[in-house]
Amino acid sequence: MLRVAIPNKGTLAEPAAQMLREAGYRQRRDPKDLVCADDANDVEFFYLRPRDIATYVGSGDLDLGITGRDLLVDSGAPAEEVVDLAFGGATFRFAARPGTLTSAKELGGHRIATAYPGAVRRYLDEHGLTADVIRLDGAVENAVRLGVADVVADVVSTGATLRQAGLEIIGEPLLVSSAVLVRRADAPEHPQAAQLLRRLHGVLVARRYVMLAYDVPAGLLDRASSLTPGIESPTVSPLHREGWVAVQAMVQRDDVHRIMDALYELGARAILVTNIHACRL
Ligand SMILES: Nc1ncnc2c1ncn2[C@@H]1O[C@H](COP(=O)(O)OP(=O)(O)OP(=O)(O)O)[C@@H](O)[C@H]1O
Ligand SMILES: O=P(O)(O)OC[C@H]1O[C@H](OP(=O)(O)OP(=O)(O)O)[C@H](O)[C@@H]1O
Ligand SMILES: [Mg+2]
Repeated sequence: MLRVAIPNKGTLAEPAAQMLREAGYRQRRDPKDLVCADDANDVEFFYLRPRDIATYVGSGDLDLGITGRDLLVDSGAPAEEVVDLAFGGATFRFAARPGTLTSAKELGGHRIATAYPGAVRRYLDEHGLTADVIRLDGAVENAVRLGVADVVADVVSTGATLRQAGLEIIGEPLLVSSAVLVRRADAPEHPQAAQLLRRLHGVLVARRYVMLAYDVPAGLLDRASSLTPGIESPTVSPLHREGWVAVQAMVQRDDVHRIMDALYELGARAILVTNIHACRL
């Protein structure tokens, strides 16, 4: 049975469970459950702290896990990112009171409070900087106010927490994070793991793309197809109406209105968009 770690709480927990549900896996009903067996798919899910997931996967005790890229880096565990799951996006940044530092190059000699000491030390080493890293559990923005540190390194999403604490961002993000699927660096092939990966890819594609269908005069087919090339190639079917064809192609959801306008102007009609529920490409 494939053993998969997923977050039990926090920002990543519900979207991870939702993505697995969309991929056809059974998920726990009670948020207190720590294990959920999906016998039909031969997979067992373990609900763990996202911070611990790379450790379990890196040790080989669990086969796969969903966690944040920043938490994976911070753990230093021998686990690797298999696929970016495109949710739980955030940046990981340095911040300080205005006037403390003008750039990350000046971090040397400062006291940096963070709940991600592994990620911060890696950054400092890579940039040849020596600073005092103070490990805290959370609410690290308070460390500056309380005089424990002069810089924080933390997850920034909207930036509201930093603003409220009177801190400003220093330099570029150390990391751009999102939820990722991780496995042990030298993991052996596992048929259920390959299947889970294929299913997650299917969910990612189903979320990113929609199906576009339209009718167009056959003489305009080449120009219409160049607007909707699809992933392989558009499907073209004859219409009862002489000289017209029906076309179907996948297009990126973000692009669909621009493409529909262009198709309409070209002369296409009956332009319809439908969601893709699931897919295997
Ligand atoms: N707004 C956010 N706040 C915190 N973490 C976020 C946010 N958006 C995305 N994440 C990601 O979620 C992961 C942290 O999850 P974790 O459960 O440890 O913290 P949390 O969601 O803040 O929950 P907690 O209530 O335990 O602090 C990291 O990978 C982080 O990049
Ligand atoms: O940029 P924002 O949208 O404000 O979000 C980022 C903040 O949210 C998280 O804190 P959380 O509320 O989880 O508290 P914690 O520090 O105790 O984890 C994170 O640690 C930042 O402090
Ligand atoms: Mg938090």
